Amino acid sequence: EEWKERGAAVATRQEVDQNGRPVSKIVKKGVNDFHFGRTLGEGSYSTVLAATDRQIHREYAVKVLDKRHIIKEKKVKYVNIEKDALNRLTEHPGIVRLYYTFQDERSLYFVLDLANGGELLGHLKKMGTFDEECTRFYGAQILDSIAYMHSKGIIHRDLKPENVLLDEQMHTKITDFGTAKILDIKSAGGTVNDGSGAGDPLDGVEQERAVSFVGTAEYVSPELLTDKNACKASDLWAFGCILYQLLAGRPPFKAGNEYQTFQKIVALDYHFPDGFPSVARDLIERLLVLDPSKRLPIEHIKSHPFFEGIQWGKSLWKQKAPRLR
Ligand SMILES: Nc1ncnc2c1ncn2[C@@H]1O[C@H](COP(=O)(O)OP(=O)(O)OP(=O)(O)O)[C@@H](O)[C@H]1O
Ligand SMILES: O=C(O)[C@@H]1CCC(=O)N(CCc2ccc(Cl)cc2)[C@H]1c1ccccc1Cl
Repeated sequence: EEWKERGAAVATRQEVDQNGRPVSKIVKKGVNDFHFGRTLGEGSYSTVLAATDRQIHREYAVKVLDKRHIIKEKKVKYVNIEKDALNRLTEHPGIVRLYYTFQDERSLYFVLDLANGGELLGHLKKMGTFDEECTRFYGAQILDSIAYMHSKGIIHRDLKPENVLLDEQMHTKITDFGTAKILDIKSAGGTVNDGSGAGDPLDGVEQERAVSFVGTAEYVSPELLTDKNACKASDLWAFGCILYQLLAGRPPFKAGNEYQTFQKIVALDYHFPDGFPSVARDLIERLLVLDPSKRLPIEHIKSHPFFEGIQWGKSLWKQKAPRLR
């Protein structure tokens, strides 16, 4: 009930103009426009609540950030990066959409798509491992979303099953863009330029490099550990780790502590369990490559035999998710 006492605030509604550039339309949305419900989860600096828009009776996930805590923990720039990244990623079903942001004296509010199917990590833990059909479907949805992010000049930098949420239809919604890298306009380009330099020779080079952030140990790419630079291909390394983990039930690089995990990554010290499907193994071996420019580019991943039968594009997001087995 305490949410009620907060005043309404000016909110910006994120839309894109006729040239596809994100524009913030000023709409009067505030705390009092929503009825807050159950807590969906807690982050280090946030609480995520289910909330219903009183006018249109639509349910959202509202991420509430405590200003004092963010300032104390020096996380203000992450708040701005999350907002700016999400404002550029408004046209893809596989990415949690940001509808409004508003604030009151104590908190910041992000009104987001509600993904109430939980985290992919939770489903994987429950199943142990996914079969090939499920891995193919979820891998394809995640890859399609990565391709879109990269085409908008966004590197996620912390892709992992925990950050892949599921919606009502058990389709994926990637979240957690606070640690993303937003490349400048020139590198974003319209085509899917995955920065591996597979396109024109200068692709990998002209890319602006990200600095000084390391993701989650098990999914960190070797280039982030050796020369502190992330590029779009760093997300493809994490994608390879996720595919491995869906089929094997554990990530490829995992040791007793973070330092030992890092040692395994830079030494490419991992093995496939007996019986690991060979077509998937071939794809993963072309993603878990130390040199980012030698990782399979997105368009080649899409045409790899492992994804045979996948209809890329809109139909991938219209079809029924396979029952988890
Ligand atoms: N759009 C959403 N729909 C449903 N649940 C969500 C949504 N966004 C986040 N959650 C859940 O709320 C919890 C907190 O998410 P949040 O992104 O605020 O923090 P986090 O990124 O998980 O934690 P940290 O900030 O420490 O990285 C998570 O368990 C997540 O599963
Ligand atoms: O960038 C914006 O859209 C506005 C601009 C005006 C404004 O004051 N804010 C909040 C800035 C801010 C960021 C972090 C803290 Cl801890 C406090 C204030 C921004 C904001 C409002 C609501 C939610 C997020 C943000 Cl960054």
